[in-house]
Amino acid sequence: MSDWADWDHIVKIDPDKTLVDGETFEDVAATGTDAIEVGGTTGMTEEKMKRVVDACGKHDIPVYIEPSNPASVVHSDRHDGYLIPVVMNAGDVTWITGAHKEWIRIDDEIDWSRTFTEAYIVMNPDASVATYTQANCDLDADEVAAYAEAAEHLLGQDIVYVEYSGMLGDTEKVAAAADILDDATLFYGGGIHDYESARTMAQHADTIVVGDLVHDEGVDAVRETVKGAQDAKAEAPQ
Ligand SMILES: CC(C)=CCC/C(C)=C/CC/C(C)=C/CC/C(C)=C/COP(=O)(O)OP(=O)(O)O
Ligand SMILES: O=P(O)(O)OC[C@@H](O)CO
Ligand SMILES: [Mg+2]
Repeated sequence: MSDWADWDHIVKIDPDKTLVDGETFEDVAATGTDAIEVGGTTGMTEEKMKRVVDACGKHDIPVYIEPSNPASVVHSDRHDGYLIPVVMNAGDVTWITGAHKEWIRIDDEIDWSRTFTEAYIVMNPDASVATYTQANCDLDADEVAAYAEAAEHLLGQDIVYVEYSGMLGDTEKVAAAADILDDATLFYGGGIHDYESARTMAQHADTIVVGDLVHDEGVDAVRETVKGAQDAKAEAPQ
């Protein structure tokens, strides 16, 4: 079974951002979250990635890197694996297969046994990731569901990621993706900032991803979102 099948909650650390004053990666690992993903769109370098992976990898929690370009991939025994995005609704094929081809061409240390893909559906047109990938975010619930179905059944993706980075998403669209998936795991990320928003999104998605909150508000706020996710699962086991 894949690691993520058991995850209710992920903290995503952006190596280009700092933690709240006085907080450490050990505190982040102790929030009760199930895993740490390390990735961001803007300002990513191998050096920043390595610094965060080294710091997070010391704690007893799965750590996966999520590179936004081939140059930010780091190899180390400190992390558990690599989650490589493929953007279903990208306007530029670079973000579907192009960057992947280049990465494979230039990197001779790829460990396929620890490398997996995430099929992103990018939904917030104002997020850097939308600009970066030239995503068409103007999608209704039917289209989101169809992208999710294509990801699972045509492209064989194990993870579908509805990405509202920076804003809380439309639950109807998240639910549409959830309903259509058979075995793939649904990640939801974007705008989760408290117990209630976490619980609501976790009622639809298998796993919620909390990003900016850890940088802006800190670990106490993150702990509330962990509770929200766990309560949603306890109410309606999936
Ligand atoms: C082939 C390799 C190794 C890399 C390419 C991987 C791809 C397709 C990247 C596309 C962009 C993407 C989906 C990045 C994942 C990380 C992510 C979505 C971060 C959140 O981005 P924002 O919140 O918009 O950005 P900032 O917080 O940096 O402003
Ligand atoms: O930063 P937020 O809005 O929590 O989004 C989380 C994650 O989906 C970003 O890739
Ligand atoms: Mg962000």
